[in-house]
Amino acid sequence: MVQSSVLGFPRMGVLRDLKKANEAYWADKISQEALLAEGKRLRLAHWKIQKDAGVDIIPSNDFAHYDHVLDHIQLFNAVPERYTSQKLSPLDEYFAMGRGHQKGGVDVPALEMVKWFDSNYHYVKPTLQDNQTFSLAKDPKPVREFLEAKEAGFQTRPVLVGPVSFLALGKADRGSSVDPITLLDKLVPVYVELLKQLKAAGAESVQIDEPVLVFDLRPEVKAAFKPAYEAIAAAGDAVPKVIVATYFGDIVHNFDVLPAFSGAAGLHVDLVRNPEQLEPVLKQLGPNQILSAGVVDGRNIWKNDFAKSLEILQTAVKALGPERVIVATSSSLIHTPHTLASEKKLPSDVYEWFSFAVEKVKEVATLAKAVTEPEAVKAELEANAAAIKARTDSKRTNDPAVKERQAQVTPEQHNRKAPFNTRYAEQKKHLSLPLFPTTTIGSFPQTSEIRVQRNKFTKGEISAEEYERFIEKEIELAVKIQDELDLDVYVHGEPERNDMVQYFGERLNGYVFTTHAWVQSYGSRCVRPPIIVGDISRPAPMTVKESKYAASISKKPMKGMLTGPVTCLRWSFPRVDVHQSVQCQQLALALRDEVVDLEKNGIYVIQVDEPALREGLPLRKGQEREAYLKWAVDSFKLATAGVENSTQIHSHFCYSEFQDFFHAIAALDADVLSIENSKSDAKLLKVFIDEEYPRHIGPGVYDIHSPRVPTLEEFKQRIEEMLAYLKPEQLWINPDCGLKTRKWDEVKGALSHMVEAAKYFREKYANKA
Ligand SMILES: CN1c2c(nc(N)[nH]c2=O)NC[C@@H]1CNc1ccc(C(=O)N[C@@H](CCC(=O)N[C@@H](CCC(=O)N[C@@H](CCC(=O)O)C(=O)O)C(=O)O)C(=O)O)cc1
Ligand SMILES: N[C@@H](CCS)C(=O)O
Ligand SMILES: [Zn+2]
Repeated sequence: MVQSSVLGFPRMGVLRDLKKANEAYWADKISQEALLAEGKRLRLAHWKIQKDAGVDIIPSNDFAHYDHVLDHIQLFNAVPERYTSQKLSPLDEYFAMGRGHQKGGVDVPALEMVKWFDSNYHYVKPTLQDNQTFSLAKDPKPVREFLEAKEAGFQTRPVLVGPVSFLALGKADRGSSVDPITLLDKLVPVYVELLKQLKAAGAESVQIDEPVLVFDLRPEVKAAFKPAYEAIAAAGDAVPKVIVATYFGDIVHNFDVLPAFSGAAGLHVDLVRNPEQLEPVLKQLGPNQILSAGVVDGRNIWKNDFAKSLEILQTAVKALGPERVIVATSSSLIHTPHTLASEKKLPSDVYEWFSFAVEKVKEVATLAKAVTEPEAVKAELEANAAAIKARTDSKRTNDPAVKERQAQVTPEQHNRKAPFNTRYAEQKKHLSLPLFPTTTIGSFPQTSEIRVQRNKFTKGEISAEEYERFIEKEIELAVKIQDELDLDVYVHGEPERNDMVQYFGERLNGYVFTTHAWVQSYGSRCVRPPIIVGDISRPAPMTVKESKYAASISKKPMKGMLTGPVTCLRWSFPRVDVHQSVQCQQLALALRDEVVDLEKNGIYVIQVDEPALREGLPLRKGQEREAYLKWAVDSFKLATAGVENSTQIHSHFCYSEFQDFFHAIAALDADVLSIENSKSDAKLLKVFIDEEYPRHIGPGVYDIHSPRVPTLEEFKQRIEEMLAYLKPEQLWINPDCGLKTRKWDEVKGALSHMVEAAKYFREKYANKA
């Protein structure tokens, strides 16, 4: 029989229950026991959903209170000494690594958090020492949760981050220079011990995730698979059967690694992203190995096209026989919302087009049956075919006016009127900014008061006028605080925005949006990606009213704030019937009109955020990357190039890994770039000198993900480090990203130190001049 399996289930619960419980615990509103009990309730509920749907192989240890990679840092006792020395409870130590800890006399920053492959999920980077050791944590979480499931009547397959991926996704701690992969010998015995304990607990098989196999790998990393998996195979029946899982790309270029898995029971591959890898993968499998065929998309919300999936599955079954094929989600479902059933406001025609996690779980089970017994699921197959046909035939997707405008785009529309030096001279006159200008990235605290008022407005409990007045008052507050802090370029604070992408999605034609479709972004933070269902256009200005009001009450330049086309695309659920470059250009044209309207209304500094530009980069180097960068950069330029020379275009990226596509960042031709830098080595900025980057840069001087307020000295030290790589006249002083997740007292504390540090350097360099 063909079996069905799920690689991981969303953790948050129907109503973001985990977010609420975590945040209540952090605010000292519930006890540790209550939080752990809520975690258990969610795990049991999620296992039940999968069992009830008829899924054969249900994951455990996919749940995490903050992040699953962080779980493994604690599992392998790879916790840096600065946390262990605080003698916190294991749960508080865990959260301290995830989000920093500044209470009860303990003051320790968070570990670095970065994007999980090309998704909008963030993981905590294993941070390793020169003298790193590993050992298995007491009462290991995967064993504990396996037993918890077993006691409740669920036989599960534990999910682990593989030893090679764990190390390859890690980094040396500041002050250490170890190449994490050289620590493999020390990690593998701990791994084997963990697998033995799982087997003893009753686990028949484990899913070991080695997603780094989709990357171009360094020879050292490639070579690590053999010893790691041979050691696991050598443990024989003392360990569970191993399914090695890869996702988000193809692994054909790493086939030379596959002999390392000859002792494994099977291999999982992503056949949504790369269906063409099926044939070559089938040829690589050993005589008894299983193929776990990822055909149900873990990254998008479109209903599975059963006919297409069945074609893939039949090919696999023909080659291997039904016993050696598992129907699976392409990746963990943490990238999809919990259930479509919560959506009461979607137009009825489009409702039928979607599947969220709960529905995808059913799709996996149905497909597994359909491969060998189509008659048993005849009704489901027919309903699916009808839904797919309705989607294909829909008129919603096609807007001739949008297509007409796209056909008329010219190369000249992508370029500013003059090169940077000419523009900058005009901007300098126009904006009269000091050396080391200070600014913020856009958002200020989204207080519960703001969320409550927005919720009341959405429900019709307050009028549009009342809500507008409330937003104006929030903008007034933001301006007043910036006056007090003495910042140089102001922002209006984005109080009217629920989210930087959802807000635009709600104002553009071609989108639909949801009420409950939350997806975890990091820790307790979730996003509700809008869904692109058709051609995109802008029916009316989207941000002009708020920016214009903010500028009218501000004595300093007010930055207009937009989300760029690539980010709007990447952080939405995109269409799958039209190439992403086409959708991105439609977004760019809509945003171009907004940029020009802002300028017409007296906004002369405009930031167009593109934090998702890096994340969209194809995971492997080569032609695909270049093609992506071409349309992504062109879209940004098309969106921003309609303004006069004297208008200053900013862009923002909250990541520090730009070395490998620096030419694209430079090609954006933004006058000022703000980037994330506070948690990485300032020497990453060297690329700006090496490449003789002429424009202005604001490397973030503090980590906004943590509630911790850095000291003045920390700011000065960070700026000093940056000045080793950037010219003083190029350097802007700003945080890593927006401040929406912070509280006002944290923001005021941190920004007052930031401004004081900027003034210190301003004075120092003025004296030098
Ligand atoms: C910059 N980042 C972003 C990413 N992706 C995005 N789409 N947006 C981003 O900003 N990716 C990379 C990073 C990740 N960072 C963050 C930072 C912060 C959040 C965050 O704070 N998310 C919020 C939810 C935001 C939101 O949409 N809020 C809505 C709904 C608010 C709500 O919860 N309403 C309640 C009722 C109201 C009440 O009574 O309180 C409800 O619906 O139940 C809004 O403000 O209107 C979060 O809370 O997680 C995400 C990613
Ligand atoms: N302007 C946005 C950018 C986040 S990446 C903000 O400040 O929240
Ligand atoms: Zn950001």
